[in-house]
Amino acid sequence: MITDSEELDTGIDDVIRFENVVKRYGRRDAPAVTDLTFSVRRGELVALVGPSGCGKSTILRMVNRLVEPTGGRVVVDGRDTSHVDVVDLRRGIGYVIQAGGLLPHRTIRQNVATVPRLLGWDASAQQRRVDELLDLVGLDPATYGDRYPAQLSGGQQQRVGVARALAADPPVLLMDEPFGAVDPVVRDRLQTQFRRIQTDLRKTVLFVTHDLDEAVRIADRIALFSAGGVLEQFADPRTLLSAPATEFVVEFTGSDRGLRRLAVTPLHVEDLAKPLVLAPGDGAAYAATALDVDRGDVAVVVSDGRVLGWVARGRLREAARSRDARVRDVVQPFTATVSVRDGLRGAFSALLAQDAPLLPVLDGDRYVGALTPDVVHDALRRDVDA
Ligand SMILES: Nc1ncnc2c1ncn2[C@@H]1O[C@H](COP(=O)(O)OP(=O)(O)OP(=O)(O)O)[C@@H](O)[C@H]1O
Repeated sequence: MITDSEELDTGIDDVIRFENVVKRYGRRDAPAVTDLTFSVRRGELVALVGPSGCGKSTILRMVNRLVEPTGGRVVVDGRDTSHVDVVDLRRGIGYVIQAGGLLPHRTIRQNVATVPRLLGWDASAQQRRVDELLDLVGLDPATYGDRYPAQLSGGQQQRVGVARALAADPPVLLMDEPFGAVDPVVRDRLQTQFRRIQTDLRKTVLFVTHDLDEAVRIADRIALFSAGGVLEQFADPRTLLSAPATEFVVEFTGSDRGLRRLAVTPLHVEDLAKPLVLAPGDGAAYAATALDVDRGDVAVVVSDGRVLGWVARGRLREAARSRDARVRDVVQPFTATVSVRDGLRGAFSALLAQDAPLLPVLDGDRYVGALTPDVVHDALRRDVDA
């Protein structure tokens, strides 16, 4: 154990800090990690991203001393880890690996209780904690608690792995490709679920992934590495995608950068299109003329602030041949709506999935404007220029 006098002065809220860290596995080997300096703030989720072999796992494993640095130092919670007893250090650090890393001959309950048992918790406290954690990760303790890992799906095992890492409530969580071994649909669900858990628990998380989209979805900041553990850029997802710092980042984030940015670009009411708004009782002839004056192809039909649907110029013109025709006779319902709180990605895919050339955007249930391909384009451009 170290004494208080050895406590190091950290940046105010840095929980994990790498200072000029170097790792060489063999004396003559090229460094797996080269002069790495970066830090993770309390409650932050940082994703370590980069191509295979660039040193991500090595970096992660230096935090809990599964790997020892060759040079520099790793500071956790103000303490140089090389001065801290390894058992003490690991007690405060949960570790999740691919495919859950569960012990095959122990039940789910026993797996989750591993650390509390080592810490000497009494049986009823262990039991309570296990139930609470299985609930947290969405597995019914009565159904799954007494099964063995092989009797669970890959995604379920993964969730047990997360529950086990959280069992002793460690302030820091290390996750090494935790969702790597499951199919994309399950992966998507696990990411969403983990993000929700993280919003509640606010652990300090270092998360290794080679999947940039996963990092963009779940990380507060992304550290992007090239071979030899060289840190190319450390930034929030939007900045990484809109202002890549090096040629390597440009290449790694690839030509899909624009699409990826959709996931992190918010909708702004002031950017929305304002097509002509008609009432259901408006006459078709009047509406057709108004649309001509507006130079639009479609209008949105709104009644008392609620969207009823849309009308296209062609249908209005046709309907206008009959003197009594009203807008309500030709209105077509939207098959989807978007909330102002949605990100552009969800909004854009909803736009692509329906027939209308625009999508109504709602604040609560009130219509506030429309999403069109031009709006998406302008929002992305603004993000680049910002
Ligand atoms: N125990 C070891 N002994 C020798 N070399 C090692 C050892 N572990 C890793 N390396 C080497 O260090 C480099 C970084 O490996 P590391 O596993 O940290 O990369 P990674 O980015 O996590 O890769 P991946 O995404 O493929 O898991 C690689 O060149 C690897 O071959």
